[in-house]
Amino acid sequence: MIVQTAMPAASASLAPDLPVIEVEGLAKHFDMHHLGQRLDAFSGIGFRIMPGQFLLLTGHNGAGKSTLLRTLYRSYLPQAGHVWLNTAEGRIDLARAADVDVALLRRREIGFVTQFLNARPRVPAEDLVAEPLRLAGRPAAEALAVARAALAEFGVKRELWAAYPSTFSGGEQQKVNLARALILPQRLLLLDEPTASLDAGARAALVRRLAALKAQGVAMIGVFHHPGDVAGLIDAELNLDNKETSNVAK
Ligand SMILES: Nc1ncnc2c1ncn2[C@@H]1O[C@H](COP(=O)(O)OP(=O)(O)OP(=O)(O)O)[C@@H](O)[C@H]1O
Repeated sequence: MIVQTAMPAASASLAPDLPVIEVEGLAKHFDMHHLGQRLDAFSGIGFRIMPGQFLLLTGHNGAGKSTLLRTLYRSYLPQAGHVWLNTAEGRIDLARAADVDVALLRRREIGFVTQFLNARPRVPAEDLVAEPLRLAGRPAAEALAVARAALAEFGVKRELWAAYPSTFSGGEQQKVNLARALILPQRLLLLDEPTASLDAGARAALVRRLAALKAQGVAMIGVFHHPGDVAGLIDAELNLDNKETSNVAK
């Protein structure tokens, strides 16, 4: 059973025929000054994703998959191209947006899910998970109840809910991370190998949660070590080895 812990999707306010994201001619390289070299991570990337669509990124090790996700999240600035995002405030080019706008968009419109938890000293797991809801204005008691349901959904044992995640196992930390990252649906979700060290139960819970978000119109771009985990959700694949996008038959 999917525990309905989420607020309505941010994309509810967007016209369904507008793409969530349109990427044009995106290029990123790294200058390795100490070596006097330049490393091209990717160039000439273009695609568009509609509400509720799931794009799988594939390619060999070092093809640029994680770098592309980080560039879409604006952790990296691209050297060329556009990342048009249709938001509640209108169409914004993330490749050129001011840092302050990027910070706001990350709070309201774009989620980034990795396998790594940013555990903070003396912050219990349940508070860490509830925080995005509290910041979005949900009453504290309600946010806590939703956070506990999410922790249960991902299989974090009850004894750990009020404990500090810095002492948790790798898999337990990852489960707390997923519960937090997915508690507040955003218009666009970037997923960087979120299933890496999860047990079977948590992998299944994640897939159920992603399916529910997709049904609410959340667009997703993801890298998965085992794409079979999310096979039923994938609409298209972008292979960074040849930069070709192909639709996936259902
Ligand atoms: N901060 C950085 N500085 C310099 N080079 C970097 C940086 N980040 C990534 N790279 C390089 O960019 C290339 C793409 O890396 P990236 O991590 O995006 O690949 P990937 O497709 O995600 O690989 P994998 O499948 O192994 O996770 C690699 O050659 C990597 O060494």
